[in-house]
Amino acid sequence: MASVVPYPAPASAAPLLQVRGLACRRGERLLFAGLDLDLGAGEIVWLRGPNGSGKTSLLRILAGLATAAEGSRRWAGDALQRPLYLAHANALKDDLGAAESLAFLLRLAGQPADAATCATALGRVGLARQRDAAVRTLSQGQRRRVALARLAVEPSAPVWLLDEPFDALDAAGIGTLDELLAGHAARGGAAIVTSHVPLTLAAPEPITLDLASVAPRGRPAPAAAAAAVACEA
Ligand SMILES: Nc1ncnc2c1ncn2[C@@H]1O[C@H](COP(=O)(O)OP(=O)(O)OP(=O)(O)O)[C@@H](O)[C@H]1O
Repeated sequence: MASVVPYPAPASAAPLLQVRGLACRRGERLLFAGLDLDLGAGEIVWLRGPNGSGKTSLLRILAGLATAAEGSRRWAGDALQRPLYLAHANALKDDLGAAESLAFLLRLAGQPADAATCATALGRVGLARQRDAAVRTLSQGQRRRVALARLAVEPSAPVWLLDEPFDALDAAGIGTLDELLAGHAARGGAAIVTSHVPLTLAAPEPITLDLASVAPRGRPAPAAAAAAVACEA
């Protein structure tokens, strides 16, 4: 594994992410409510739950891309420490080459995007030979690897929010992603990872968060007018 550069430690002993009383409503349906979570440095959370239970919705709320019905989330550190969110869709441009498409994603996220960085990151996910190949010519697993190459670029965010990142990966790809997660945790980072199968990561041992356990029972959905979430840096 490459040299380990630690993330800046939060000023206090506060967790990297603190969630309190979070609720999510989609249309008339309350998906979950009363969700509390403390995500500490070095922790990897396996976010599980049945189809439609709200895993993607939760990650989008945490990433600031959707609004919670109730509750609060607080990040340690300043605004520059916002999470790295990898959506289930790869968001690659079919007509661009793999390296160009990765550079586009990195630029959007404010990460380094020069040619050498992209080449190194693609090599890390086993795509050194495909770096100039048009995205449309890549297999699903190779496209997934291009998107995941963002995780091999430093500096990165201390918290990763990964929506079904193992989809379409073969055993070698799963091993590489496990290594990236383990390295991230070893640097003091943390991640929330959705998956329909248990994570294979051996260390650190993933913490399971089952959305079925925070499904609302007999609670009415919060009114639309109450749709507000307190977000503190
Ligand atoms: N834009 C939307 N408008 C209305 N309802 C939506 C929208 N997006 C998702 N939903 C609903 O919210 C619920 C939760 O969806 P979400 O994608 O968060 O679940 P999930 O746990 O990630 O599911 P899966 O395991 O299938 O990926 C689903 O019932 C879905 O139909």
